[in-house]
Amino acid sequence: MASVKVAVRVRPFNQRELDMGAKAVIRMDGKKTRIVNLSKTAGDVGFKDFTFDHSYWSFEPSDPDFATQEQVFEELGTEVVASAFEGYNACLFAYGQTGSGKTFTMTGPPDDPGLIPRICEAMFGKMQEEQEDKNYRVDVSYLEIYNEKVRDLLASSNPSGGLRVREHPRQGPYVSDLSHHLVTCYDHVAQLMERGNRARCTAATNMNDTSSRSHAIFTLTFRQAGLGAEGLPCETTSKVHLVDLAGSERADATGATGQRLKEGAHINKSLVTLGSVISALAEKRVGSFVPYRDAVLTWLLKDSLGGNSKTIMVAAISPADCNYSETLSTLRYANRAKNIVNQPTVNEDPNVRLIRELREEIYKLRGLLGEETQPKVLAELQQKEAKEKSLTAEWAEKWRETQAILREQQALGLRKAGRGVVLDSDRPHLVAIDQDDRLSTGVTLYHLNRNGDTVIGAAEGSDIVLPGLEPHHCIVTLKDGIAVLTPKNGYCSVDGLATETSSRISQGSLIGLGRAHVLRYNDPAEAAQLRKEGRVMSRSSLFGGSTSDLNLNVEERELETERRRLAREYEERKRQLDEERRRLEERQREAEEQLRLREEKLEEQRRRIENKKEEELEKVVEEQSQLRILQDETERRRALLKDLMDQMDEEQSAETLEAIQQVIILQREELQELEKRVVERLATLQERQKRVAELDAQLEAAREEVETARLALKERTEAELQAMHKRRASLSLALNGRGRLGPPSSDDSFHTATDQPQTLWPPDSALSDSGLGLASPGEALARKVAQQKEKILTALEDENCDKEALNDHIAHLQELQREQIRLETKMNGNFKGGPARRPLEAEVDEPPITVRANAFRRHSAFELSSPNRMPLTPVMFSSVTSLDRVTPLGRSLVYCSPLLSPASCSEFSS
Ligand SMILES: Nc1ncnc2c1ncn2[C@@H]1O[C@H](COP(=O)(O)OP(=O)(O)OP(=O)(O)O)[C@@H](O)[C@H]1O
Repeated sequence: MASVKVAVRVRPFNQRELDMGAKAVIRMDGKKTRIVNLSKTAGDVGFKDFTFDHSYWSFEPSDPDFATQEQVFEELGTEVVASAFEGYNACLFAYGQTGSGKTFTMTGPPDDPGLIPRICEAMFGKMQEEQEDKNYRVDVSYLEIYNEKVRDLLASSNPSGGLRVREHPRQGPYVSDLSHHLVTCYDHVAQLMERGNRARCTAATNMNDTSSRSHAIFTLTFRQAGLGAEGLPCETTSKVHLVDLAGSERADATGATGQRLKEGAHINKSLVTLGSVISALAEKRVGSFVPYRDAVLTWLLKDSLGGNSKTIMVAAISPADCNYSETLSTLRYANRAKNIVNQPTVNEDPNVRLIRELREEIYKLRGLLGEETQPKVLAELQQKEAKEKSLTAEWAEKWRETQAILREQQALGLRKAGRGVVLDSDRPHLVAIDQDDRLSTGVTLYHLNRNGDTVIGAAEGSDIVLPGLEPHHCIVTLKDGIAVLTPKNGYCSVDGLATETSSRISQGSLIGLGRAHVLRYNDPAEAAQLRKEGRVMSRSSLFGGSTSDLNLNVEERELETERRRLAREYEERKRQLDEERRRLEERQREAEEQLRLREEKLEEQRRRIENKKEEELEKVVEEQSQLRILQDETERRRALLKDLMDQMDEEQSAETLEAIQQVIILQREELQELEKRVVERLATLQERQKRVAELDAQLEAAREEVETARLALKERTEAELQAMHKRRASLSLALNGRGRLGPPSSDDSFHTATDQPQTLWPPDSALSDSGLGLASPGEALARKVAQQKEKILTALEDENCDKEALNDHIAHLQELQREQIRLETKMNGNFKGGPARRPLEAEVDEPPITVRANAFRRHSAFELSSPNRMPLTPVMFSSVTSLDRVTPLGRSLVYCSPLLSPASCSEFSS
């Protein structure tokens, strides 16, 4: 039993009262509120005194007894909080004439909040402190009663006739279809409060610029559960009503007419009924009728007035003499309310109460048992113990479920986005898209079980029960962040495509179940990752991305996802390399252009030198012929001189001798002259030859210079190409190391020579045999060659080897090897100015070598080499027809390259 607590609060003069020069008629002294008796007749005392639980003097802020919002909360609000935590219902309502300060006390301005915000904040603070031991669930509803109709202040729309009030046999009156909002923190409550206050009906009256024209009931439903001492379960649910009533008023004082007058009539009807209820309850007449149902307000507050609630009434009054009669009426009202006695009880969960009572009985029975065993008591004890145990287990299970639901609900969040409200969750979930039911307005969000299966079907007990589906329609498995849909007995589709096998679903996937249900899969972690990577997936891209996926099993899907990721990575790397290759080609083009100019200059220079040399050579030839003439003449003169000398020896006549001597002297002089000229000519010739040699040297130097420039360019190009090949190889290696990779695009060529657009790594050879791995074309071809050889060897081992097939194998091997040589030649002779290309045509056109004899059984190998050719991989086969020297002896084994010319083939016998 607990009486309704009553507090009176007087506000400061308002502007209107100040303007009127109003006089204060209220005094307060401790718990006593005194009103100057303005209607006193002879013999009346000067004051009418009322005593309440609290009298709050909020008239003059400078007064030392001034009651602040804080003080009012400390004395009233904390009691409400305590009642809720103890498991009691609580009600705090403000009553008073319009403009007397009810809203100020209950809600207050933002900078000086009133009781409702302070109570809510305190409740969440306390929950935070005690969270270790207990679990809490709080939901909020906010309604107003306007013109006797109930409106949901937190709903986007309300039915025109208002919401209906009903009465539950045990739980009492309630408003059907009123929205309840789960709240997890004070901020959330504050948002809802603000939203509701904005929706509340207010209007300006003579008494108050923003007069509340409705009764507002803000309700917190507070549920707490936990294990108490000795593992005793405890679970309570409290309802906390915080009520701001519309002002009681006189039509003449408020100046109300028309709509306001009608409002006033309804408001007064509610308040008159409230007064009647209070009077009836206060008089405590047994069996007297309490007219709760005469007004919606009293009906809804039935429990708070004389029922199961700890109730506090705050009577707000004006201090001014002009409001004397209203204030006196309020004080009388409040005074009567003091007499209402409620019967608050702890709202314990019925099962928990039963468990507690059973434990008490068990305790008593154990005491009764004493020393002697009394079979009847023992049987009763055992029965009660078993019941208590099963009830406790049942409750614990329910409690665990409740905790899970709470956690789930806490994962949910509502936030405003412009005019929209976003319902979000931080856990993977499915959102129902109700296509068939055009009247459905809510959004249903289903959380998936963490790291496990979520069964969807029509059967009771399924995790998600959806009507119209097969009993066990499908399962969604969530493991390590990957969700997989596995159809069981019903039709399932993912992104519009039917699936009968397990299919991975990812952020945004649309899941169709049966005919009517469509659910969208959301994975906040995956979505966040995609956002981080800057990948915006349109519905079509999601659709396109998963079309082929649907036929794959889970493992293949994972591989497919990995393959796509690697393919993207590969494409990116390839793009970078192509870019680099383009830059390299550009540089190469520039270098070639410079080289060409340099070559032209040098060529010009060489031509000039060569012309000079030609001229010099002509002169040398001229010189040489002149020299030869001189030398001939010199020889002739010498011979003549010798003849003359011989004649002188034979001649006796002095005269003739003298004449001969003179001729000889003359001839000698001429000979000397000739010899001198020969020497000079020889010197000139040597000079000219030296000049020619110099010109030759210059020519050689010019040639070398051009060659060096060409070589440098070639070397640099080759080095860059090598580096790029390495990078390319490392690219393919890296990708292979990480898993399978999809086929590169068909333009996956890679060459550096600007004037030779050959495809060095043709796309088909860049693929491994599986078509998934990525290897260099050379590697892929070598592998094919090795495989083909192996095939031939295996065929040869077979006694019943099919000759035709063997010939085909060999022919294919030859083809592969030709391809290998072509490829290697391309790679070696890829650059302009590089090594000369080999005359492949002759090799390619060689007649194919075929097996003529029967299969042979023993094989060994020796190396083949050809001086003119690149090293060749020896190919084994038994006998050949095109090579005469390779004899098809029964046990002869010959290794030979089919690309070698017959003359280059060797013969080997074992
Ligand atoms: N304790 C107080 N201290 C300072 N100002 C107050 C106090 N109480 C009320 N007021 C002021 O008085 C005016 C009227 O108060 P309020 O709106 O709370 O009245 P009300 O009783 O809710 O009126 P109505 O029934 O018309 O809604 C407001 O401007 C408010 O700020």
